[in-house]
Amino acid sequence: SHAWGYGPSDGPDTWAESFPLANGPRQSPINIVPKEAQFDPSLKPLKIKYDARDAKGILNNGHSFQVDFVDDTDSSTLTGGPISGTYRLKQFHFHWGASDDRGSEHTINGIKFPCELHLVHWNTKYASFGEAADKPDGLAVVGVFLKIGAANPKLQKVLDALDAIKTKGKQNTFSSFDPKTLLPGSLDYWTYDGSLTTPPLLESVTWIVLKELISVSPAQMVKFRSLLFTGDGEPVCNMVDNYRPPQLLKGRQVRASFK
Ligand SMILES: CN[C@H]1CN(c2cccc(OC)c2)S(=O)(=O)c2sc(S(N)(=O)=O)cc21
Ligand SMILES: [Zn+2]
Repeated sequence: SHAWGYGPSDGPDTWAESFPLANGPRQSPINIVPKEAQFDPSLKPLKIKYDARDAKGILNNGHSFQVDFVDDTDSSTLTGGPISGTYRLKQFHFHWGASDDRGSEHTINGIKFPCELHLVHWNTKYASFGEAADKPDGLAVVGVFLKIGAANPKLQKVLDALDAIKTKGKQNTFSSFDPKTLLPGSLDYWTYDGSLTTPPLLESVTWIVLKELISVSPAQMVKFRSLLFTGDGEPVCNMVDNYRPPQLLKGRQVRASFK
């Protein structure tokens, strides 16, 4: 398999060697310039319905950590917004920096945030996540920026679970958690056609990036940075700066759901 990461020898600038899509026409993330986003009155409000009982487990995958959901029924779904049909929640994960001045993948007017949450959904017009993953309308990811401020109590249950999954490959059960509690009050969003921000960089993602931020405290950011990219017995490498920088827009339009 293709070993990729975020270091000098396997990081984003090297990905095109094994994943030619890296230079494709609809790569993510991007820099969002709100003044250049076009308000689209035909965009519907986002409809997000999650069931806390679908939370299944939490995994250190060596690139980030993810909370996985049971996705064999329509109990946790995303509808409305720029998408048609029903997309099921599969997992959520984060990207973050070694310090509070960086870490997000999308940027706003060139501003980086310390962390970015991604909620990954797949289109149920396809039989499974694996079927959907490489289709142009296969995935929809909701992105939420985290900004340094007061401690966010809604994050605490996730952060408290990290001690048990410090190293690559470790996983644990993670139950009864409703990720809707992580979302900001407003679901105003920007949307554009993009890709996975990690290999295999598939151009299958409708991105939905929320305008309103959620808070995270410096101490909570230290918890994210306590994870390791490396597995048990390997030389220690802190899981930090696991973000891809913004990619070329290549003529794409970013639409806004709000004025
Ligand atoms: C390692 N990270 C990815 C893993 N996945 C994936 C997707 C499709 C195919 C596949 O292997 C064939 C794996 S994933 O769908 O869970 C996502 S979503 C995502 S992001 N940052 O754009 O939101 C990155 C990844
Ligand atoms: Zn992501």
